[in-house]
Amino acid sequence: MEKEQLAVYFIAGTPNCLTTIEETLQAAIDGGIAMFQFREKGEGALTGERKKQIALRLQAKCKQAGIPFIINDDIALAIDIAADGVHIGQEDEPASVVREKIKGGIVGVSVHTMDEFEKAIADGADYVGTGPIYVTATKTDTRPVAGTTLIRKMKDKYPDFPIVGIGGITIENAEEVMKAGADGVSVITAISHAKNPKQAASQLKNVFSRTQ
Ligand SMILES: Cc1ncc(COP(=O)(O)OP(=O)(O)O)c(N)n1
Ligand SMILES: Cc1ncsc1CCOP(=O)(O)O
Ligand SMILES: [Mg+2]
Repeated sequence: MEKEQLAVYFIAGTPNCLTTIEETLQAAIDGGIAMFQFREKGEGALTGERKKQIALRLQAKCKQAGIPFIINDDIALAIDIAADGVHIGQEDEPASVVREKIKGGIVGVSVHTMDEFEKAIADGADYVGTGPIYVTATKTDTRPVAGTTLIRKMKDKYPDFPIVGIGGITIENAEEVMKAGADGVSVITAISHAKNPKQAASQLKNVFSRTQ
């Protein structure tokens, strides 16, 4: 994968969206997101066949837009529908095992320490996501708010390894995350709850462009 694909990395599931997830994703694509993660979690989340059917529709939109379609946690679904990749955390299947299963696809891993970061690289991760950088209401079972210190440390030691920040990132604070060395920002609420999701995606893209 290219680092540029992390610039504005939108994540959503049906429970996060104010209108339909298809409409929200289309607006985000029109605004310029470079990657999408289907994260179907939380109250009212779809499972089984209904989850798969939505995944297929979102995958088709991403394909048409030429952006990677990543699935959160559900490795079996990712393999079933030939998604472009998966994102896993420290509590999910081990990255080394997922790397084998996903073959040439994208594997993203959540990390919270330098040790987890170096292990993710050794296990064959293509990028890491780190956070929560700021306070978030979207995920309750997170590690403590971390700020941008770890991003700086990771970039100092591995300047070329793709890193994205996540958690509580907004149009207002995205610049701080980019300036710390992140290759992009990963957001749920900043786009999915925006009055105008297309504009929100476009503004995040502008923050990325002006910090390069
Ligand atoms: C890009 C990105 N970074 C981090 C996460 C969080 O993954 P995880 O810790 O496994 O938590 P869940 O998202 O599965 O609740 C992510 N999804 N994406
Ligand atoms: C999935 C995840 N992992 C760490 S924080 C978070 C939630 C990010 O959502 P938001 O952008 O709404 O804060
Ligand atoms: Mg996970």
